[in-house]
Amino acid sequence: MYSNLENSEIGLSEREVRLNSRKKNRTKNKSNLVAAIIDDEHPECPKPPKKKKKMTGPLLTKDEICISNGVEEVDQSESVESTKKEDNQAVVNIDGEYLECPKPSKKKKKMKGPILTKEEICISNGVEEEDHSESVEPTKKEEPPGTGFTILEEFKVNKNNKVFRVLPTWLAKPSVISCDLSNNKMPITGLNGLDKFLHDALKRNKIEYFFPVQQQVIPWLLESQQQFFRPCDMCVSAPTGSGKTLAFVLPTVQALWRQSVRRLRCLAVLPVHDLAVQVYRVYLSFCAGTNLQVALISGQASFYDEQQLLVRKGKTGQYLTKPDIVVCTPGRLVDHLQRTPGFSLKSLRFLIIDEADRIMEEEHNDWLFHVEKAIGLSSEHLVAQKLSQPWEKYVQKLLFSATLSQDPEKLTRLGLFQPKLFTSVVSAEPTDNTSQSHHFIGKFTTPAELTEHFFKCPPMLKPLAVYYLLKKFKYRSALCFTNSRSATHRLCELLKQFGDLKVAECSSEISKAPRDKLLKEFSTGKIDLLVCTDAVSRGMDLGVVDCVISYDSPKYVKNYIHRAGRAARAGRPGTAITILTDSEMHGFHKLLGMAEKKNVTPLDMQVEDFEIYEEQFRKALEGLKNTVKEEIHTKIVQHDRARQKRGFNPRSKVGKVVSTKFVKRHGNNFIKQPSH
Ligand SMILES: Nc1ncnc2c1ncn2[C@@H]1O[C@H](COP(=O)(O)OP(=O)(O)OP(=O)(O)O)[C@@H](O)[C@H]1O
Repeated sequence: MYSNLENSEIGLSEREVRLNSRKKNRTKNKSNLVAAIIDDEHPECPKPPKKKKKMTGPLLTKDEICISNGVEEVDQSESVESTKKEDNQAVVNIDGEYLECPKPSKKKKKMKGPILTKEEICISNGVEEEDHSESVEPTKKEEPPGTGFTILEEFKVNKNNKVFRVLPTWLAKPSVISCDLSNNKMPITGLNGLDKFLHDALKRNKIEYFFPVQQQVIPWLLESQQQFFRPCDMCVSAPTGSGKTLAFVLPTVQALWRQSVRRLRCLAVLPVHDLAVQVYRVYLSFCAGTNLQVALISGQASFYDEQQLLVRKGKTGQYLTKPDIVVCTPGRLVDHLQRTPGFSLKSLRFLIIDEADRIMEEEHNDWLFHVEKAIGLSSEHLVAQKLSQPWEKYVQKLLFSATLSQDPEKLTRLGLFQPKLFTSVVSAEPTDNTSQSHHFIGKFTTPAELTEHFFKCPPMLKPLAVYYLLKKFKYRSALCFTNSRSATHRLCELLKQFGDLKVAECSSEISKAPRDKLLKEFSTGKIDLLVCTDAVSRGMDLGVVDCVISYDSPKYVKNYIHRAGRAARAGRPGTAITILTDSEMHGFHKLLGMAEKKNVTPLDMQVEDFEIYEEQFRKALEGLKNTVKEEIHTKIVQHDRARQKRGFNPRSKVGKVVSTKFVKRHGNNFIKQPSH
């Protein structure tokens, strides 16, 4: 009535008034429909008009009805055709007008609409994605109001319990090795099974006691060789300088020396030439007085010379193996397997992988694959071998490192046979009382005799800090690690300028022969300080080292462990000091956290203490400038000569441009201050 009055006032015709009122109703109903979509669980149903209107427009499709009831997705192909009123079904026309509102029924009624699939029901219940890790249990039937569909089952979602990582038994129950070398000694006469000539060799090398790793590993290996069945493989993770080399050299020599057959039966693989030389020397020393032949193939000699060491031709023309034991680097080994005729691993009994984590990380030329292929580790071979000579033909893999991965996934790649783990990385207390299983606390351990410190220092004063440390603590034999070859060179040149230290540098830039000479000089005490890169950090046994200084913070935790491990070897005391700038502090402590090391303490020293050497430092810096100039000049001359040899004129325009570029590149690198 009022609307009629209003409309008549503005002068509308009766037909226009009717249309307007219909429009208003439509908007009202649409807003109710939106409310219903927003609130999925409690669809707000618009109040039905008092009078039932006869439906004029086409019916809504099924999915439109579902949307109004909170169901977001349904099969588009199906439509609701029924014009009948259902108790639980909203009847709506195309304009969204509700012709009848559904009332929630108390009684369960037989479903008349199409049955929803499980997915559709899940969606309507708010479960958007099916989680496979969760179990779904059906519960009692329920019919949500206004759906128009009878839901047969409702789903209850139960969360599964958290899955904990379980280590394989051999990793969970290792044999524990003590890190304390000085308090866990055993006289060499106390270990049975070693022949007299080995005892003599030990005495010759001034070894009277066995260290913990040797006490455990040597008897286990000797025993494993006595068994009739296939010997188990072995993994050893023991601190740096704890005597791992002797732990594999003694039992392998003992196992091989009695048999006069000349075949390659032991292969020791090391990541780099320097380490291979070291192990080769130990084998030579302990094979003295036996018929055993040892060969080194690490790329130091020419390929032809190495071939002569490995094989010879017999009278009948067939190839014969010369050495019983070969110490090698992985790359060179693969070269010989592929290119040296007659070089065979078919008689191999021991495959020793020293610094195993490093070798496995680098995977030189997929060397293990080639070795296994050459050994013939396929299953048919194994069966054939077992039938012919049951115990002798199996290859026993022996892995050693101070930072051996105890990640089962990495270790499985090595195809170990029933491995036995010896490690020093375990907690004091077993995880449960019933079993002997150990909980791994940190990744790596350092020798008990090692004292570890860090020292905060401004970058420009770092070289002075190195000099001060040597003077204050009177270290006669120290190693100083940097992170790059150029930093090694700069620091070495600067420290030489102080004039009262015997300083030398060692990095991969120095070729093999001079490097061997240099390391020998350092081991015999002819050099006070050896500035070096991480090329010397792993496995190198450099005699008595009082202190290891990390001039640059180590990049990885393994670097830190191996650097520090050049000191405090064989039960001797030693110190490791890391010099840190403000910006390096955080990263370094993060590394220590990863290794769960809590024994690295700040060094009790002040930067102000360096003042006494300030004048000397200034002079050294001046001296460095002149050295740099001379070096750049020498480099340019060398470069020009090399160009001349190749037929270029160094004085030509092109030559000058190249020379300038060369100076920029090398000169700038060199002139940079020794600290960062
Ligand atoms: N029982 C022993 N008594 C005295 N010295 C020993 C004994 N065993 C080994 N050594 C000496 O200890 C030093 C370190 O030994 P080795 O190089 O085998 O250590 P490592 O455990 O392999 O260390 P890294 O992990 O750094 O390679 C060597 O100089 C070695 O001669």
